Amino acid sequence: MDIVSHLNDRLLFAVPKKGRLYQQCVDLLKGADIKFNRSNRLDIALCTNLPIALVFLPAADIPRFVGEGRVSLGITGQDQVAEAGISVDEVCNLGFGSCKLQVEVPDQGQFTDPRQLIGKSIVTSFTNLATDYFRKLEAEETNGVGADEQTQSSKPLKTTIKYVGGSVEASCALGIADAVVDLVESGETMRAAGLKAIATIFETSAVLIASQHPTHKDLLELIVNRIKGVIAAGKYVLCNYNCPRSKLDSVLKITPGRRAPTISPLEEDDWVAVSSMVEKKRIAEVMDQLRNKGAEDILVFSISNCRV
Ligand SMILES: Nc1ncnc2c1ncn2[C@@H]1O[C@H](COP(=O)(O)OP(=O)(O)OP(=O)(O)O)[C@@H](O)[C@H]1O
Ligand SMILES: O=P(O)(O)OC[C@H]1O[C@H](OP(=O)(O)OP(=O)(O)O)[C@H](O)[C@@H]1O
Repeated sequence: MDIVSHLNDRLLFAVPKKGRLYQQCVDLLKGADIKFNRSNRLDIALCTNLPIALVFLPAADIPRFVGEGRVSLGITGQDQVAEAGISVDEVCNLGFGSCKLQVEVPDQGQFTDPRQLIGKSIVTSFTNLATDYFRKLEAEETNGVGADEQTQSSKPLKTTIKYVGGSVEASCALGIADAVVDLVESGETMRAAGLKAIATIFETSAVLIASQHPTHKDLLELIVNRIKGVIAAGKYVLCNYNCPRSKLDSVLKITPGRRAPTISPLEEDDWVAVSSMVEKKRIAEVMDQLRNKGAEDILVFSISNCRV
């Protein structure tokens, strides 16, 4: 099939083609019932149940395609959006791909403060964010905190910022950098390379982004709602319990719900059943508190999908 001629009538949705965000994106699409068959080596896949075409692109390029082209939706990291410096709408945080962009130096070396790196060589895949960071640092060193950024941006940077596309952490050992600016999640890669973090430049998670001039607006809204539903379903559980009406005020403070809890009368006089969405990460603590305040028969159900 000539895929390209089938693209005109479809909403284009950009997804990372590999790397840290890939598998969670595929799972998210599955949860949103966006079905597709991806042929070997082809970076475009037509959805089989909706007029969408998925375009598989490097995470770093997705902000540009969404911000400037015909691609209406995309998934990438907030770090990539900030680095690209392109205007897109950040629709929702997807709750995965969380890590920090940090300044890393050799752990046995002389550097302990990022200001000591002014005038040195820094290697990174995030040259724009690193340049902004060191420009601000240099301005503060010269003029004190809160220095006029506009005046400073016209001055040449004393610190040298060099680009590499991957394996950034090898740069110090290989003699091309005094320090690196790289992403850190567990810190394992950094430690294995004999580095330590001395400053955080940016905190990031994966986000759903939309073009400011999207096509297929109704379909876009449908996809966004489905994706928000999958995210909410993963984040919340449904907590049901019974309690005497006299204790309702105090238990409802523990489970106020996303909007409001559902309260139904029980056959037994002065007892009610409460049903409420609770954040999954808080559920054990919530169950303990409910029990202490007089709730009984506390049951927790996972939510397989929802619309919020
Ligand atoms: N260790 C990590 N933990 C969580 N999220 C990460 C991690 N590393 C990167 N990310 C997120 O994933 C995005 C893509 O990074 P990744 O390193 O996977 O990119 P890539 O260069 O496209 O893939 P690869 O490294 O396989 O070549 C980053 O911009 C960041 O938002
Ligand atoms: O703190 P950690 O949990 O060890 O994760 C951090 C590593 O993950 C990312 O790289 P990735 O492995 O995706 O490959 P890359 O270096 O080729 O970008 C990042 O660039 C770090 O190197």
